[in-house]
Amino acid sequence: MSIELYRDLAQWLFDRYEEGQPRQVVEQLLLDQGYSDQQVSELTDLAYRKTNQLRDRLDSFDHYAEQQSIERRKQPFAVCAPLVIDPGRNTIDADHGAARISFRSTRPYVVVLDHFLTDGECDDLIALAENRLTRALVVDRKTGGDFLDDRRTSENLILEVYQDALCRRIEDRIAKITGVPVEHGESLQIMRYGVGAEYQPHQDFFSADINGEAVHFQNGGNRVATLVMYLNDVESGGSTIFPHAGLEVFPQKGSAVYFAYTDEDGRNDELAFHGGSPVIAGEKWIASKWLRENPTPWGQLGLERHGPTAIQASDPSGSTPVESKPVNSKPVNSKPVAKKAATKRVRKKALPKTDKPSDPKQ
Ligand SMILES: O=C(O)CCC(=O)C(=O)O
Ligand SMILES: [Fe+2]
Repeated sequence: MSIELYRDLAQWLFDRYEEGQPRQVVEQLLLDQGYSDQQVSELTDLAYRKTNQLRDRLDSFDHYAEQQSIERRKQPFAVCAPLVIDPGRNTIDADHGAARISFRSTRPYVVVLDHFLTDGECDDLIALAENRLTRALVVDRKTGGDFLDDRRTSENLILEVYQDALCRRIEDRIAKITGVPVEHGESLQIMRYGVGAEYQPHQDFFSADINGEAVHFQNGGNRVATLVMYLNDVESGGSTIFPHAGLEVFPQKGSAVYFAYTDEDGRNDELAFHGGSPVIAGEKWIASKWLRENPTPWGQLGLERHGPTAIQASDPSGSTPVESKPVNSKPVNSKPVAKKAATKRVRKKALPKTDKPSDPKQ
């Protein structure tokens, strides 16, 4: 054949044939598209005289596409922000002692860490936020702004990166344990859920297909991982749920759940769909941190205002000195504060392509 028969062309020819279009009409359409007389004759021959051959070509195209898709699905989902875990140990050393790994799953990539915070740190974070909480907001999928939504009924306070010694200590710890530099973080957020309050299942990453979410890429790219730290024991309810994976993590004072949802090829993991289930009795306090691909305005601002980080993010052993959509803390339309050479440990190849979150995201 004097022309490469690519899939769309083969399908187009076959569809015209199936519609019962006269050969001359199809010939004219092809000529109008700029095909030569010889090409038109070969193509229409295939459709009208060798239709079985055309069918076979389409079948092989379909088979190839199916194989490709199976291969893609088989590829391991390697998260771009895995924790720095020494395979020989059940603990991760940090400034406050050791956090203990009590659960780990690879898809979704979830790690539960006990003793991530000390009791005193939990109490201090609660004290910092008490009386200063306002109703938590979610991202408007159209505009990228924030609004009140019944799907997220907690109250929150958004802190500033490194705003005081407590935050600095915890943010440095997060950087050290996750391997994601402080600059890549959004601000810590303290949240309180009263009885009945919940955060219905959602994805934390932003979708490139949704205008109001894609606008947030300008603040350090997409989110790649989340750390939720539990600040108190909840009497009943208030678990963090991963409904697509059938996982449920129960709050325990000082423990944390880390989940990463972007792989090295920029895919987002739909299994990371998660939420905070309603509190049935008591109250639930958490501190959460969203981590991004690149330095964020919040991270950079914190370092500018409150001094540089001492964490060398490339130190996986953690033994030597280390450096780590609160949309309503605003920088959506602001420029990053300073261009610093961030030490990146977030491994990624491309901006995540996203699935379709149908969810209330903040
Ligand atoms: O409350 C929880 O357990 C989950 C919180 C959450 O989904 C988030 O902060 O992104
Ligand atoms: Fe979330």
